Amino acid sequence: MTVLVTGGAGYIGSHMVLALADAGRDTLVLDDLSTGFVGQVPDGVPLVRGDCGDEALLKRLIREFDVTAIVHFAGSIVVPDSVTNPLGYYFNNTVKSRALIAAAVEGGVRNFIFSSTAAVYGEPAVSPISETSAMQPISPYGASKLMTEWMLRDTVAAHDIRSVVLRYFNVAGADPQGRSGQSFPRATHLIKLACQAALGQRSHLDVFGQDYPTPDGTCVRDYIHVSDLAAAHMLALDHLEAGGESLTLNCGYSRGFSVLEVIEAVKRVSGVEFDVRLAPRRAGDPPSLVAATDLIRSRLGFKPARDQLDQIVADALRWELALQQNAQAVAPRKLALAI
Ligand SMILES: NC(=O)c1ccc[n+]([C@@H]2O[C@H](COP(=O)([O-])OP(=O)(O)OC[C@H]3O[C@@H](n4cnc5c(N)ncnc54)[C@H](O)[C@@H]3O)[C@@H](O)[C@H]2O)c1
Ligand SMILES: O=c1ccn([C@@H]2O[C@H](COP(=O)(O)OP(=O)(O)O[C@H]3O[C@H](CO)[C@@H](O)[C@H](O)[C@H]3O)[C@@H](O)[C@H]2O)c(=O)[nH]1
Repeated sequence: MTVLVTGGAGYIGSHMVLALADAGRDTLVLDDLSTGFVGQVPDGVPLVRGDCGDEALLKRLIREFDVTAIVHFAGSIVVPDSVTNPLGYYFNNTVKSRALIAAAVEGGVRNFIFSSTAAVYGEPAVSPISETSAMQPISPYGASKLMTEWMLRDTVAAHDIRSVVLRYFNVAGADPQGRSGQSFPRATHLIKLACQAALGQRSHLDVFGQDYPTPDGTCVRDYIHVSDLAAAHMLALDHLEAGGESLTLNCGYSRGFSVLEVIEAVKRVSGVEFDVRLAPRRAGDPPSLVAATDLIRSRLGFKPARDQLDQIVADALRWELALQQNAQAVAPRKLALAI
């Protein structure tokens, strides 16, 4: 009974792998390491470097490891990049997910959990956003994920497989025990970038747009702690393994913070005043995304454990500091080699 985690060397996937390891579950990670890191996968958990769209590899792994559940995190995640490279996003997120779903059906895997996103809703008219809100993505990223949701829905209707689709709002923070965090150096997430500015790794932070129809003119997002999100996945897995029906659920806390409020929190928690500059809007950004979360609470019994913004920021800051200290520790050796 192995759980296959695609993208398990990445930010969110690695926190799920930690949760599975903590629960004593047999786990296998499949990751192409395009944005993930070997070091994010805990010791003792096998990691296969490969593509989640490689159907032959998937069939072999499902058979050899007796895979009974798949948690599918692998994908491309940067909203503005999807605007400039739509075909790349449809390929990595949609076409390859089709191969993975096909291999799951053929290999007799009954339980499938999929990382979807608030970006499937586009610019919703009503807030907070419920799961039944209209789905009108405004970015190729959101559309690429919505198409995968549709493939899963139709596959569940036709075959002996059930799924939980989790629509994450904005994921942030790091493992409270300091075992993982957002490590990709070119990550574009607001809280990570603000932490880097607080630690002096960037000269300033840009605020993308101040003329949105929100209370302070900057975009509002529902930030969820990555450890709470991993816990939600464990509940989803328990639900499926107990024979529960297929579900589509928002993952957030039902409260939003503006870009300026997040920046204030990072300044408050770090005690550092960093330079903030006003910049034009970024392509593909909806003004406000806040989740209605009644469904995940009632269907899975989800209870947040780390939902304070300052807590999320403190964990993110600790992780960023650890990355900085590690980089400084290896820098002299690199220099010696260069000489
Ligand atoms: N970070 C967020 O706020 C957020 C919000 C909503 C949804 N999501 C979704 O959650 C999932 C994980 O996101 P993340 O923030 O951990 O990003 P990430 O980039 O850290 O993780 C993605 C992982 O997938 C791997 N990968 C990418 N393409 C692959 C492929 N074709 N085959 C095998 N491995 C591949 C990468 O190497 C990486 O380890 C993504 O599907 C993303 O769309 C993230
Ligand atoms: O330097 C920065 C970085 C971000 N922002 C703004 O901060 C907000 C949040 O941006 P970011 O942290 O990049 O997240 P999103 O673009 O909202 O997307 C995240 O959240 C989505 C769900 O809401 C997921 O689907 C995506 O994968 C994930 O990257 C947006 O309004 C950005 O314009 C800034 O103003 N300055």
